[in-house]
Order: sequence, then structure tokens, then C-alpha cells
Amino acid sequence: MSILALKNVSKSFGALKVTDSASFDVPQGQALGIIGPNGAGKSTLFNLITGNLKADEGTIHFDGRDVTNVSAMERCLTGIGRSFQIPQPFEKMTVYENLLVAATHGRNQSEGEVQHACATVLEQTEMLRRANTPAGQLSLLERKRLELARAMATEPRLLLLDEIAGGLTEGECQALIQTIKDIHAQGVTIIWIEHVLHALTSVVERLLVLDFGKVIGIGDADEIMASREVKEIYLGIDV
Ligand SMILES: Nc1ncnc2c1ncn2[C@@H]1O[C@H](COP(=O)(O)OP(=O)(O)OP(=O)(O)O)[C@@H](O)[C@H]1O
Repeated sequence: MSILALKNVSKSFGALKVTDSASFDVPQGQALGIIGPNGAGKSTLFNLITGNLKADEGTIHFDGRDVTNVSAMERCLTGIGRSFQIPQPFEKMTVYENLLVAATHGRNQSEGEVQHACATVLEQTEMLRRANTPAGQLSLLERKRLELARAMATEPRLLLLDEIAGGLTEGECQALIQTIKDIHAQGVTIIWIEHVLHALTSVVERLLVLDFGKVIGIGDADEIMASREVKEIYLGIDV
């Protein structure tokens, strides 16, 4: 069963069509990677799924429900969580306080449930020992972990990750990949936009290629990586 289904979704900024009739499904429990050149419309697609942007045309269903005209807040409450390309935590608040904010606003829960959710997420994202550290004092990997933790604190069934692996050393990247794999193994459906391809393909089963706002390929990750479209358009290799 699909947890997410987009049908002919389009979005323009002025004369620029940034999402051009996008249609695809994401089965429950799957990890889908999104790749494409800079400016292809990847983040815009995320904003349409989360409700941060409203589609000009088309429909978006989450968990069988038409959420096309549902607000971002309501979509979060129903189970769509996301990380942002540029993490913007509350710098002076501790890691735990940042999670409390996300868990309180991103989920309809009692105080006890919120605290339990935050403790679980701290462990899940390996941030327990940094719980009382202000976000502004974290290393880059820890900031990425906090961004992931803030998304997980809303207890999403669909987790959207926007370029979370960028800028990390290889060792840090592997550590983050393991955490994402563990989250996926718990049954969370993931859609991940990433330019660090080896990180992406070590987690996702399927890949979607976006170019000039159009879905130009979607399928098995190995087959997509070997396809002419990816070599020509994404990697810039003439074939
Ligand atoms: N709010 C906006 N107003 C006008 N143009 C926008 C807006 N948001 C995005 N764009 C434009 O839409 C296009 C797609 O942007 P988007 O950020 O979705 O691409 P992307 O594939 O995520 O790029 P990157 O890989 O660089 O993050 C770009 O040309 C961008 O300048």
C-alpha cells in the first residue's frame, strides 16, 4: 500500500515551472532517494509534500487521505516529518529543549508522552550525551543529528530528509547513514534528497530523478544509477 501518492502535481514561480506534472507513489516502509541537478526542483517537491507550498495543480494523498489543501501543521500532525537543508535549531536552547519544542508542536500528546518521545529520539539519534548542550555549541555532525532528531520528535511515519549528509567527513557520513538505516529498519518510510550519492544508495531501494521539475525516471536504485538519463543529465557524462 502507498503511504504517499502524487498525481500530476505542478508548481510555478512566475513563469518558471518548478514542478511539472509530478506523479509517483511511495509504498509504505520504503526508502526513496531523489536526485537531480541543482535547481531541478527537489526542495520545492518536498515543500509541496509537507504543505509549506501549495500545489497549483494536482493532488497529494498521504495514508489514503487527500491532503492537497491541508496545512503544513496538520500534515505534520498526521505523520509527515522533515529535516531542512539548512538546519536552524534554536541555538541558545539545549538539544533536549529543541526536541521538546518539536515534539510539543508536531504531535498532539500529553506532557509525559512528549518527554518519553524526546528520550527515545535522543537515544535513536545518538544525542543522549549532548542532551543538555546548547545547539549553538554542536559540531556539524551533531547539528545534522539534531536536525534528524527534531524531525523524529514529531514521530513521523513519513520522514523527508533534505541533503542531510552534505559537508561531513567520510567517517561522519557513515555514522549518520547507520542512524538513518536504523530508523528505516523500524518501519519509517523515508524520502531522501541527497547529492552524496554513495550515502543515498547505501540506504534507498528506489531512486527518482528530477530534471527541470519533471520526473524523468523512477525505479530500482541500481538500475536508475546505471541509466542513460542519470549519466547524461545528472552526472554530465555524454553517452
Ligand atoms: N520561493 C521561490 N520563489 C521563486 N523561485 C523559487 C522559489 N523557490 C525555489 N525557486 C526556484 O525554483 C527552482 C528550483 O529550486 P529548488 O530549491 O526546488 O531546487 P533544488 O533541486 O532543491 O536545488 P538544490 O539542489 O540546489 O538544492 C530554482 O530555480 C529556484 O531558484
